[in-house]
Amino acid sequence: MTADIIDGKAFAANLRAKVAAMVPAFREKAGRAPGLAVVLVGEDPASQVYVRNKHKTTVEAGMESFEHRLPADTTQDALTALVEQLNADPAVDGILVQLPLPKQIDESAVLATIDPDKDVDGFHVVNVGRLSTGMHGYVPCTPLGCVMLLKDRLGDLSGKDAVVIGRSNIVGKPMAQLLLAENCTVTVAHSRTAHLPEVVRRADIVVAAVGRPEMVKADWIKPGATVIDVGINRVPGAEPGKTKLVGDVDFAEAVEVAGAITPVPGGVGPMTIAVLLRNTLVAAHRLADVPYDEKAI
Ligand SMILES: Nc1nc2c(c(=O)[nH]1)N[C@@H](CN(C=O)c1ccc(C(=O)N[C@@H](CCC(=O)O)C(=O)O)cc1)CN2
Ligand SMILES: [Mg+2]
Repeated sequence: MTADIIDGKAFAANLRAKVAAMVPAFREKAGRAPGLAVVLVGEDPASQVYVRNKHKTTVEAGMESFEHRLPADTTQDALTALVEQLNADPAVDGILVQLPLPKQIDESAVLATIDPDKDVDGFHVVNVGRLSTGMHGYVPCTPLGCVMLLKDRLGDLSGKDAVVIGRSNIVGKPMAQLLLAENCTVTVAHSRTAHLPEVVRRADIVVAAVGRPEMVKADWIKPGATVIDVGINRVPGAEPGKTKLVGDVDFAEAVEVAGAITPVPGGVGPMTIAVLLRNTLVAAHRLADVPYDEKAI
């Protein structure tokens, strides 16, 4: 058996096109474009690439992009002051502080400063609470993207056995909440889970978000299961001095057992920014009091 490859790159392109198609009607009604502010502190190379891509895709979708780049030695107070300024700016619907932050900054304190109604990353505790109690809020982009891919592949997820490997606030925990909301039976596994391969082998849906290169092996996977690989690990490549990206799943092995699988790159990764644009569009509608059909995207 060889798995179907879930093409997240194509799905994300389609999602961005749908967002872009809805922007003109919003502009017409609100008299302005949706606006996304992205804050980058420091010079982490991967973060610079992600922030550049966010700016490019935001503009391509017809939205306003406000990019703020701060030096690596920025103080907590300076960053908080910028977030407060963005909270008060009526042109800004979505605020995103790129993670990770330099070590002198208390990440949770900064995230707590973002207005929950502009928190398009869904990391504010108010949005975490809204998600876990089934209220409308903002859902973290990567897990929401994973659920979109799963529903596209499987349709109704009700009754499926899902195992999420990883318990981070950004992916593992919100992923588990979203799968619960879809009526899956959810197990959250992590680095201390006993008999991990056996636990994973029960799953119809495996979401790997543990940050360990190619950890999930073929014999961990139930034949025909749907495998969503959230890992983005840079490892030494075949040629000396070169690197390559791999996921948390050993793709070459798992593809022979799974029913469907996301590749790395080109699977979950591109969904993150596409969902960010979707969340920004939703935030703009809510803040400008323009009705939004939640089923639209
Ligand atoms: N405030 C936030 N910080 C971070 C988030 C986030 O959602 N909000 N997620 C990640 C980084 N990220 C976006 O910020 C992100 C990661 C990966 C990709 C992506 O398209 N990956 C590609 C491969 C890219 C490469 O070659 O390096 C893929 O998987 O195909 C987009 C966005 C952490 N920080
Ligand atoms: Mg973990």
